Amino acid sequence: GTRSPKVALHSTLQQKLKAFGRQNSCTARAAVGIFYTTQTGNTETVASKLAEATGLEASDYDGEDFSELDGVIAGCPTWNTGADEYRSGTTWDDYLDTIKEYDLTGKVVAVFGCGDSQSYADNFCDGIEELHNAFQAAGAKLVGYVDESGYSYGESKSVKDGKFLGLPLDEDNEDDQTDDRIAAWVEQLKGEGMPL
Ligand SMILES: Cc1cc2nc3c(=O)[nH]c(=O)nc-3n(C[C@H](O)[C@H](O)[C@H](O)COP(=O)(O)O)c2cc1C
Repeated sequence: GTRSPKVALHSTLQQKLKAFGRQNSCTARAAVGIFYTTQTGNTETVASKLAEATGLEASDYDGEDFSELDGVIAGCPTWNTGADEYRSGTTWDDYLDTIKEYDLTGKVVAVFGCGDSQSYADNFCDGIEELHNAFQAAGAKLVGYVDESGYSYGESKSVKDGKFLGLPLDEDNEDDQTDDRIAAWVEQLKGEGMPL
């Protein structure tokens, strides 16, 4: 009858409008995801604070491929003390090699981590560097490095040229500083191109 051509035209028009919307980023809000892993809840707690500060949602990482996102904020604890590889002791470790193979060119990524700067002073937040390097190998633009001067610790694999390669948080000893550290970091991320 006469109805089916109308429907076909209509859906073609809809597809064109959708494609147009995708091409014009000014009409579509950029998508940023916060992903964390945790053993005892600290990284989840700070991810929730980051979500509150950015208006985003925080998800427990479970192998997502980030293909639909413009930006990623990724957080891990450090449990495998002193380990060269698979330092977080959480789900990230199962996917680091997979993430390195992704093409995340054009995406902006920032890493945060939870650690204990007193009891594990010589491996403070070692997990940050490993997560950072996986996203860097995938071609992402890494932002959100933090000067080490605000922390007292011994050694960290996550410090290069005086900066942590992401935001270290210490819920065991310095949780009173977490809110301020997050607020400052979110402002820093905005200034460095994270589409928040
Ligand atoms: C057995 C054990 C090993 C740990 N190793 C480290 C470490 O190497 N570096 C570090 O910064 N923190 C280390 N921590 C501290 C945890 O990373 C810290 O408590 C963190 O907040 C835990 O995060 P989660 O609750 O999200 O798992 C360790 C803690 C335990 C109990």
